[in-house]
Amino acid sequence: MEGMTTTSAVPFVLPDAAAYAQAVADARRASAAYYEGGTSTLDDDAYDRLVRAITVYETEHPDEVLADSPSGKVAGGAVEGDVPHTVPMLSLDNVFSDEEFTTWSASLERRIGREVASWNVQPKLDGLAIAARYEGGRLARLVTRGDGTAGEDVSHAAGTIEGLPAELTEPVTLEVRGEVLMTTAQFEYANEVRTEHGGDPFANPRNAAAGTLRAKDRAYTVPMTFFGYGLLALPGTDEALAARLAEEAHGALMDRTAALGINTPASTDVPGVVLTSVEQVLERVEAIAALRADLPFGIDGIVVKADLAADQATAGSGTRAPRWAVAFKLPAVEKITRLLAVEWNVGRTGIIAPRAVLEPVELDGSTVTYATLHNPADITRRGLRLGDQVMVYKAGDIIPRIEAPVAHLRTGEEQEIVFPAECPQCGSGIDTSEQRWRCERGRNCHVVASISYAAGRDQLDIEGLGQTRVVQLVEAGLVESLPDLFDRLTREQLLGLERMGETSTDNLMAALERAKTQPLSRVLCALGVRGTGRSMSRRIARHFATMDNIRAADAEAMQRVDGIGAEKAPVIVAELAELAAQIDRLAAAGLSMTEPGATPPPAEGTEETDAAADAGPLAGMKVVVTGAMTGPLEKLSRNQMNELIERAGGKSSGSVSKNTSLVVAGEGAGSKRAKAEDLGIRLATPDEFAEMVAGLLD
Ligand SMILES: NC(=O)c1ccc[n+]([C@@H]2O[C@H](COP(=O)([O-])OP(=O)(O)OC[C@H]3O[C@@H](n4cnc5c(N)ncnc54)[C@H](O)[C@@H]3O)[C@@H](O)[C@H]2O)c1
Ligand SMILES: [Zn+2]
Repeated sequence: MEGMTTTSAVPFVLPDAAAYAQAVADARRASAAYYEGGTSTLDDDAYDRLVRAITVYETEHPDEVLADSPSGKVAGGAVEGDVPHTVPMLSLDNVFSDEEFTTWSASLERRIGREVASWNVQPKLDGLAIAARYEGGRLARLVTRGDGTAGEDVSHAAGTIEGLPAELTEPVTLEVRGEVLMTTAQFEYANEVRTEHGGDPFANPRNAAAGTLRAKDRAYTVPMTFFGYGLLALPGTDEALAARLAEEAHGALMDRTAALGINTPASTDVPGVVLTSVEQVLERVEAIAALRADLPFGIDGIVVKADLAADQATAGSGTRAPRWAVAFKLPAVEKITRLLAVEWNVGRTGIIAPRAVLEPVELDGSTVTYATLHNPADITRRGLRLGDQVMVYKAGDIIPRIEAPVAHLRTGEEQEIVFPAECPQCGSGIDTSEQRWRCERGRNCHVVASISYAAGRDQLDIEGLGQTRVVQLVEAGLVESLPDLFDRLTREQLLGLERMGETSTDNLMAALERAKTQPLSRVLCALGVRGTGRSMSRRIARHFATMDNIRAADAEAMQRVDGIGAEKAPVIVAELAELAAQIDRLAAAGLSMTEPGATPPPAEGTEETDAAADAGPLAGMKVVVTGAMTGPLEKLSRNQMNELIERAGGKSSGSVSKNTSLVVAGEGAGSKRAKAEDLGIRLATPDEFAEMVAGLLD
């Protein structure tokens, strides 16, 4: 268990024997739940930290080790069984880094007294181990791993596991070992069926597989999937075959398994491969890790095995794990956190999409605060409530998603999630006839919202043009876009509207007239250019001084504006080009296209002297932020951090490379921090960074 030391961010220490005993009891309870019914109260990361603390305590107090301690045991010693295994079904030791793997492989080679001739590298499937016994080619018995020496009979599940046929392609007697799991699609289906039958949803696919495998006499069946990774003889196995199974390399056994009609990783994008050097193994590990987020099933690592039977035999096995194989663990992509709120956002076409607001949680190198919820039916299907502890999944660049609530962690304080009764953007009715809800105004919803925004206090500040009035104008077909207010809408039209008398009409006409005197920064802001808000609009207007200059700017020129980086600049330029017709009309209608007091930047060709972009404490630096920000930066979102970097003259970036100048690593920083250390890139804590940019923090 030495390897466990590197993944977990926050280690904890057990102060005394009572705390140790409590930890052992907690781990045992979690473990039993984890393997048996899928109702553990801990996510894997939390469980691993607990076991690590237990191990540390036991190393320091060897005479206090409790008999039911999970350390050194298959399944933490928490499960049992009554069907003996012919050969023990073991767990795997872990490594967490290239260095640890290299050390491990060297120690294996020392142990066997020769180089490992070839390695077999496979995905570590995130389900549970099962042994399938075939007699004369027919599936006779299914047994769980149990405590490693004996498992539980789960033959009732035969027929619900894809990839594990009732009959093999040959009438042989042997045992196939492998992983039973639920693919993402099977998991979704399982929870749908389960909640329909009044059950609580499973928190994640692994729990779902564990719970489903053991369940008997359910009113419904949900399919699972099997992947084989081992083939061995049984007492009744033909002698010649038994001899071959004992001699064949792992790769050959895998081919044989597939040829018998059993599903193996060979059917996936991450098939097992045989490689000859440690370098190749590490490359393959990285390649599989990179595919993780796109796989239709969960993996929690990569298993590396000595391929040759002779190497395996010489290495032998310990009580918990074989010595000839190891699990290269990948960072946790699932954690339990709290669902704080659900936001309803309206897209450009009027689609109303719910989004989960989460208590921030560090996952796969980034802080997750939002997760997709797709549509209201999705919320119902998952049985979510506000305040629920939820299992959140995030890997690579995918949008984080909620797997399901951890239902047995409910306190009773959870609240029903309230679905909006009217469009949260324009207040109109909602069309709920499809799975995806949509504002009855469709695309017009966006018109209402964008015109209301333009009329707002911080933009054109048009008194008397609140949301209700805008809805009225849009519904009457009088206004379709912002310029219509200024060059199309007439006094007569206004007078013709309900609840519009002479006075309010005149007041609104006067307010529209006043709006024309608002400075360029307000006009720009009113246009609602994506990626710009009030302060950015002000900065752009100040920098360029006139609308003509702004429109003439290409992405490079746009980047000279304080706070606009390489990512944002082209978006703004493209948006402005899209708005060209509207801007022309606004200018023609007499809206102000200059910023009072601003001087335009020097003409093209003259020496670039934009002080703001060239100077600044981070001038010329490429900065990456990872982990949780604390101290003065605590309230800043990742986006605000990036804006801060750009304001300080630097460039923000999402990934660490040799071109990175600085990595700001907060608490829980994971792979990015490690990479920075590898590459020898300068690191700063959030506090150190706050000091560097102190002048720019308000
Ligand atoms: N959340 C909890 O409460 C809780 C409780 C107990 C354990 N756990 C988690 O379970 C893990 C330990 O579980 P474990 O003892 O089952 O070991 P493990 O999952 O770390 O590794 C051993 C298992 O890997 C599986 N495996 C997948 N693909 C394989 C392949 N290609 N070749 C060989 N084996 C493959 C087998 O089932 C094997 O038994 C820990 O990471 C821990 O976080 C969590
Ligand atoms: Zn709407």
